[in-house]
Amino acid sequence: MTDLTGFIAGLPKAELHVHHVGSASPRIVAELAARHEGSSPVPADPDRLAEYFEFRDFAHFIEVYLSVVDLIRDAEDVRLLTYEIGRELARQQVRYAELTITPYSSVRRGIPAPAFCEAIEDARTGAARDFGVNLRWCFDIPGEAGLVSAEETLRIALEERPDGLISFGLGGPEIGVPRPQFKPYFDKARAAGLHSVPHAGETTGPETVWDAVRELGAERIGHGIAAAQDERLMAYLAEHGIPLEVCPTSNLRTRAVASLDEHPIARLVAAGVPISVNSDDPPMFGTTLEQEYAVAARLLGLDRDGVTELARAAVRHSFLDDAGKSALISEIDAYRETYG
Ligand SMILES: O=c1[nH]cnc2c1ncn2[C@@H]1O[C@H](CO)[C@@H](O)[C@H]1O
Repeated sequence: MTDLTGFIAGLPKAELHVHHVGSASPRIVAELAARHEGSSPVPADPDRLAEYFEFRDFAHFIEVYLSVVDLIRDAEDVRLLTYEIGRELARQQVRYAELTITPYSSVRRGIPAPAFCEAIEDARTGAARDFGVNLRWCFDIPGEAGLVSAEETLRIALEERPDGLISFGLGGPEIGVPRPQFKPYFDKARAAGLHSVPHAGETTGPETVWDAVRELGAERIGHGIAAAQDERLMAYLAEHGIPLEVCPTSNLRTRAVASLDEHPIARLVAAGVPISVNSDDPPMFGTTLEQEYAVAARLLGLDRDGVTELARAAVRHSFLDDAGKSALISEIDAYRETYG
């Protein structure tokens, strides 16, 4: 372990872009796959699972992602998955996380919305009690499932309104899924007090990020790396303080970028765009939040002070209340000081 890796491991962190099912550990995936053997293409064996998680392109990634979603068949699966995510986040010294959850996918597969929400809330309470991690939810529309899924995601968000819900998102593919069609759903979600955090500019160009900002009222953008192709857009994001949730290894593994050295993170930072560093679907991409901090440190040339500032930025960009933000930033500062 290098000195910086050790420093990152102990650094108190906030995670703003991590998907629910995409965080299922190989152990949980194997357990579920074994339980449903014969009816799922997902291998239970860890080596074969690692191979299964090699993606040809983004569309292939989504196909594999949905096959793992298929393993989650009842509310107990949802509770266990969510609680175990809390454990893993806490292990990495994550104190606060906004988890992107797609209730539509589970409800469509037969888990009733109230049972689904009860399961994630039960896990949230348990994870806070047992691991000291504070979890919040972003309910996202799975773009490939169209407007029906937008309608249903909004309905679940507003009717169930679980206590941990703070934001409304849009995930899945961007190609063939224009953002503006989702405007009415984002308008209603925002009017009900939910923050707007769509994905955009992960697999398509800067125009999609403009759409997310202009049409969906994005307060933060999932990925958004295509902004680096548009100086005006970078200036706009910088001026309006609209942060990007950057997930470097994800972009490599879905082949959105050809290599980490070609990742635009440094260009975004140089243009003054606010960013946080996140893990997206860590076991599927063979990464962790700690590893993403190490990758960002390398690409941005950061030392201990630099990674400390990354951790602070994630807290500032989060939807924690002011008292929560101050407390976590103080904890980060104290850690930096004691580490020397
Ligand atoms: O990197 C990502 N980009 C977009 N969607 C993603 C990503 N990782 C996981 N999902 C998830 O893919 C599902 C299908 O739309 C959604 O559940 C979304 O949350």
